[in-house]
Amino acid sequence: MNFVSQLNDGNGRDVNHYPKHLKLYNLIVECAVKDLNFEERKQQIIQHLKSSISSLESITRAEFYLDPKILGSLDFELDYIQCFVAPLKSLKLGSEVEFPFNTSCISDIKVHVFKLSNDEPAEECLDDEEEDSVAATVWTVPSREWIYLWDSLIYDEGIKEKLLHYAYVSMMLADKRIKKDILCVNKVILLYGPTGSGKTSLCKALAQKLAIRFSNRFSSANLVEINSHSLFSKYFSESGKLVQKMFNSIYELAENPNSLVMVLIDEVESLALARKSAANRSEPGDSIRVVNAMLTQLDRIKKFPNVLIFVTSNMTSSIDLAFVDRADIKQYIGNPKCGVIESILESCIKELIQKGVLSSDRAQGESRLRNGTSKGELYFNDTLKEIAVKCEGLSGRCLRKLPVLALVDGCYDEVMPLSEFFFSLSSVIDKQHKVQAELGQEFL
Ligand SMILES: Nc1ncnc2c1ncn2[C@@H]1O[C@H](COP(=O)(O)OP(=O)(O)OP(=O)(O)O)[C@@H](O)[C@H]1O
Repeated sequence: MNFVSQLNDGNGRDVNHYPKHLKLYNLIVECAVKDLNFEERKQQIIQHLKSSISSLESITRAEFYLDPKILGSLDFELDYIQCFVAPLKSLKLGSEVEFPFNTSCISDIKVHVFKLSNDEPAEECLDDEEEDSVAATVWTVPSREWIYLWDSLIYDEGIKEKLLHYAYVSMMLADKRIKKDILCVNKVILLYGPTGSGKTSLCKALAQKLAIRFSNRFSSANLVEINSHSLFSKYFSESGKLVQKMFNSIYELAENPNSLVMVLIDEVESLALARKSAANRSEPGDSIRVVNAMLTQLDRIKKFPNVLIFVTSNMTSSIDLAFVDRADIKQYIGNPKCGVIESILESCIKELIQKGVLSSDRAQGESRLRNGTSKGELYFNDTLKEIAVKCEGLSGRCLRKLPVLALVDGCYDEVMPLSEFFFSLSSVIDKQHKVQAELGQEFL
């Protein structure tokens, strides 16, 4: 019996009696299965995965998709299985881990087994006759569409994990019915920062992760994305009622205690701006009614222990203070810095190479330098660094578009050589900065 299986005997574990020099880690396993009747077999699958993973000697990457073959014969159909190594008492996934990672350092294996939803998002309309009346989009999570979303978002170390941990802890406290008079947990997370920095995507990725990490607690999970703009009815006095109507459908979801409900209010400043401009015109009309109705409903809905609220804003100066006050966590999500830019561009280039759109001079069998790096790799790394410096000030959204523009500019109808691609990318970046300077904002 190896170290891990001893620790996972189901009797709880005390890490203190292990040698002090031994660094211990948690292994978090996310396993999507295809079986229809997986709920009945969940515990069996969890045990099977725990013992299969325990018997592995080492793990080769910090964050990885496990090859199901190394888990031996499985009597259930896998969609995918992904593992995360997290140092004990730290949120930094994989950062202190050396690879290949010896599984004898694992103190605990947490397995989350779930099924991916293939459902299309449902739209909640406020008015059957109005085209623009989609008030909310309801996603069933974890969704197949968002499998790669979490990994695709790259931020300075720790931001994603901090938010995930906060959301996890506040939901856990709410679930334990912690007294509100003693501990203040609002379950509202506010993300603010420039446009295109990935705030909306990050909320969706968090919803997906939470649905997975709470899959043992909640049998279903939804993300309700509210379209703030739709709440202003052309019939002034109607708007308060529209908000009420929309929240009624959220209550219906939240009334099921086994369902996790996450609500996303995107670009909340549109509500606040409306309230401010109405106040300036001394017109206590529709907009004030909408915001007040929204705040009242938010306060009611967050009392449900199974509800979590995300709010995003592009303009810090215009966020209604009432929303800011309600948020426990206010996280700035800015434009990426050099290291992150490199990672984002590298992920785009890798995808293009893998799909045969770009030729990889990087991997070509040129002579190797003393440190084992090939000249191709050295050229790739150095050029990427130079390009990343040029990209400072651009948003994540813009960065993910630049490679496409570079392909268009490059005018290649066949496989484009990497060197040509870099050349084209560099000139596209110059153009982008010029456009931004002219328009005073980002338009790509
Ligand atoms: N840090 C990042 N890492 C990787 N991709 C990013 C990053 N930031 C933005 N992106 C890309 O930009 C896209 C758009 O981001 P998103 O719409 O979530 O931004 P936003 O901040 O909500 O923008 P807006 O305020 O204009 O709605 C994302 O789908 C993602 O592909």
